[in-house]
Amino acid sequence: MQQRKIAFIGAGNMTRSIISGLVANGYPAELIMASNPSIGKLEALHSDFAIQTTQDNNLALEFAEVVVLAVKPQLMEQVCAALAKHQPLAGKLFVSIAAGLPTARLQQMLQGHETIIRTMPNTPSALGKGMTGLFAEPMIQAADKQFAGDLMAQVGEIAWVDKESLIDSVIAAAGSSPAYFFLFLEAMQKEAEQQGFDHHTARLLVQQAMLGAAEMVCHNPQLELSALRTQVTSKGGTTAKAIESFQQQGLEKVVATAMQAAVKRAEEMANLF
Ligand SMILES: NC(=O)C1=CN([C@@H]2O[C@H](COP(=O)(O)OP(=O)(O)OC[C@H]3O[C@@H](n4cnc5c(N)ncnc54)[C@H](OP(=O)(O)O)[C@@H]3O)[C@@H](O)[C@H]2O)C=CC1
Ligand SMILES: O=C(O)[C@@H]1CCC=N1
Repeated sequence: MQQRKIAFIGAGNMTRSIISGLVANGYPAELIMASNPSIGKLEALHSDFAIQTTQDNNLALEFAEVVVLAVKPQLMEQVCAALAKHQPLAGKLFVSIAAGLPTARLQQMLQGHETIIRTMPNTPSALGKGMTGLFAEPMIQAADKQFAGDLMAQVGEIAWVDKESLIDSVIAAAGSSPAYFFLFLEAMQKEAEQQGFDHHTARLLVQQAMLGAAEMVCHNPQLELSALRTQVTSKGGTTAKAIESFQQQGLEKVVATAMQAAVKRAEEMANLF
């Protein structure tokens, strides 16, 4: 990928994931800076990845050709206002990873600066298994789009969307969804414990089943998910009874309603912050 100076504003979980991917793929550490109010995360980033760090967002801005906005949505307005006040932003590419904040709102927060690309990654990025959706307004230059895509591709797969509202659907399907899977596994672990396993063994049983199932999905792209399910479901057997129970209790509707709730919250956040 092209090399540009990147500053991360906010050095939390997502920033750490992306930086670890960048450095692991050979991006020069001296071209990366992270800014954060508390020192602990910065010290860890410096010692683990030899990147530059600062507690001063303005210094990070001065350093950067690309600014990754990685603070919580509710802090974004104050952080952007301070950046825009500090120095002219012209010539810098901004990449936001924040949920719920549309490009138009980010442009407003950055006092009219237009060169902004929205992305929506997820926490498996920390293992290089992330999924990131990206959106750019038509006026964004191809080189900037290429850079933002390459940046997020360091930590997993990417998918561009051509309608900004679809970023909220990326949140529902990929940004938030690791938590759905964890919830499902928590419930399975709990029931396995009820049925007699200790906590550790119950976790091993469900996590290994999940890992194997996830790999089967990824290694068989030609097979529909329903076909993989059918392979497990012997006629008149145990799986059929469990699946029937899920279906009778409306699993599909439960999932659809939860994903719609995630989209709705993202839409609300656009007005709240
Ligand atoms: N977690 C997830 O699964 C995903 C999160 N996102 C988005 O990523 C963004 C970051 O989330 P995540 O990494 O999980 O959150 P974290 O809370 O881990 O990181 C946010 C960081 O911002 C720092 N911060 C607070 N105030 C400032 C400031 N004024 N200037 C600079 N940094 C500041 C915090 O520092 P301190 O701790 O010292 O206060 C913290 O380290 C959010 O906008 C979220 O919507 C997107 C996709 C997935
Ligand atoms: O829960 C959230 O708002 C963020 C965005 C996607 C995952 N975590």
